[in-house]
Amino acid sequence: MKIFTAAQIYEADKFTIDKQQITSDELMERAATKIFEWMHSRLQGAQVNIQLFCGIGNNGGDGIALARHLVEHGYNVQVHVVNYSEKRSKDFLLNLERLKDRKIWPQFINQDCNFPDITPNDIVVDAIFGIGLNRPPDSWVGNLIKHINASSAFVLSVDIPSGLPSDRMPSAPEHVIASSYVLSFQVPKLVFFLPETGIYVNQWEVLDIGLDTSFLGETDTDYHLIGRPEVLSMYRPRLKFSHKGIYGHSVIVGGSYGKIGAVQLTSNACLSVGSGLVTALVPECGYQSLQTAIPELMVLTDDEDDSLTKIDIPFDPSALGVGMGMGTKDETIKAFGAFLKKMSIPLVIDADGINILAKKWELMERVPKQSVLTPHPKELQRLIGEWKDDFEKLEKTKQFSEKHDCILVIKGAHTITVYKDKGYVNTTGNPGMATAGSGDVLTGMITGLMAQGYSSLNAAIFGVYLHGMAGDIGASTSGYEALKASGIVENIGKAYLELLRPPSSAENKEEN
Ligand SMILES: NC(=O)C1=CN([C@@H]2O[C@H](COP(=O)(O)OP(=O)(O)OC[C@H]3O[C@@H](n4cnc5c(N)ncnc54)[C@H](OP(=O)(O)O)[C@@H]3O)[C@@H](O)[C@H]2O)[C@@H](O)CC1
Ligand SMILES: Nc1ncnc2c1ncn2[C@@H]1O[C@H](COP(=O)(O)OP(=O)(O)O)[C@@H](O)[C@H]1O
Ligand SMILES: [K+]
Repeated sequence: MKIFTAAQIYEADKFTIDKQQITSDELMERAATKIFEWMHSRLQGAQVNIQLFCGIGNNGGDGIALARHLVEHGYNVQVHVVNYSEKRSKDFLLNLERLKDRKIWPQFINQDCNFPDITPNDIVVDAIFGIGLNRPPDSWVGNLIKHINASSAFVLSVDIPSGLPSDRMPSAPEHVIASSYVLSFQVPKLVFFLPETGIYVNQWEVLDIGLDTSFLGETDTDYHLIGRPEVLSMYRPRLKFSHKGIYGHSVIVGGSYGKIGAVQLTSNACLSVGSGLVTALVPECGYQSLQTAIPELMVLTDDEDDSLTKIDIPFDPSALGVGMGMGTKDETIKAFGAFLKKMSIPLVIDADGINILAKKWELMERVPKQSVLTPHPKELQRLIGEWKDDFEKLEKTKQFSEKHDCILVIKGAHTITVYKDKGYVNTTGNPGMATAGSGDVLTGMITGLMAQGYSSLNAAIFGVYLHGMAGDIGASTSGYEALKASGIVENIGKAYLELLRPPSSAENKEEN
């Protein structure tokens, strides 16, 4: 699914109005009706107290139109207009008149008013600001937002949490609605997925308001949300008359004394994702444990016992993952530099591989084009330097990718794979995966996919998705706390099955 900017959403709006020959008011009515249906199907007429806080623009207009539908269906509704500007939108005014025609009189909240009481049992509809927010709210509006947040009521945000800009950080975090649920029109917003701005969004859902599909299909976006349909189209089926040679020979390079487990996890994941053959290259101290733990694995060893000093591979691998548990000793750095000089196929570089590159910048020039780097935030910082916020982090990552023609996988709750000016936002995974070794598993999966012929970019996007899915399946039986990296590996097969399971008719409808 594409992630549009606010400017693109406004364009889609205009295009739809022209093409479908409807008025902007009709589009607002569609939006409000969709929210009403969402609420009505859940509340089924329950007599809860619903307090709607509506701004004076189109987001507020949505809220006012929603209030009319709720009243018409017998709900217990109080409407507050947050009067932050004299410049009311045409469709807001139209809907205000319609509400008054039904003898509903909203309460106007101005700078000097007392705020209404909100009990924890109320439902708050947040329609104060939408994607039109272009400056920090006045402090009294900010205080109203604080008042709503302090209420412990369930807060349903229309389109986006009020006070959260769609393309930058809020200037005062406490002046942003902490939503319980966001109903976003037609498309999700990038801010839902970034660590610094996603905290205002507990859960979200997209409501289809019938924006023109050809416009949505043809408009190019910088970010894509990666779900099942996107990943399924990348899947490379296993052929009946195939043999292990077709699925590639992966090599996993890493490990040091006390950190051989990292290589074990990576190699295991690489095998489980379907690499035809896997060989690990480790210091001598890793030989015994790897051979015992993974009978399917072939093992090459360095002459040195506890760290890598030479990276020689006596055959041409199809794919190569390097760096986990490798350490950054001088001899290892030297060996890594010499190895990079010989390599021409794209690599997957993780952990200490990245740390070495950050220490020895000149080595970056030797990294083969189309390699995949999988940094966690600290490693990313070593690569691209400090950033002031998540938006700058993404921009700097894009520049790095462009400059070095590599793919960067920014790991986190919503891992974002960046290639040049595009970002692919993952939707699977859970906090149980914040555990030692889960990144090593991801490296093995991406390497194993590249060995099977996936392009570097597809291997990264597909691997990140499948890794998160395996973690989700693991957590569904172990819970978050007990999930271990090896539990993610154990569920890679089930993740494939889940991906390839024919969707139910309800899912089919959602995905189309
Ligand atoms: N296709 C879709 O998705 C559809 C979208 N729809 C809905 O429209 C919403 C966008 O509506 P919107 O453009 O009227 O902007 P909104 O957010 O209501 O703000 C109102 C105005 O406030 C102003 N302003 C800004 N910041 C301010 C501040 N800090 N303090 C004070 N004032 C401030 C600024 O005007 P300015 O004063 O800058 O001229 C701004 O224009 C969208 O989120 C969705 O809910 C649906 O109706 C139909 C289909
Ligand atoms: N809160 C979270 N939600 C979803 N996935 C997470 C979360 N925290 C971590 N992960 C995933 O777990 C992995 C952690 O990688 P990393 O930090 O490199 O671990 P390690 O170095 O221990 O192997 C990444 O793929 C990341 O996306
Ligand atoms: K809102």
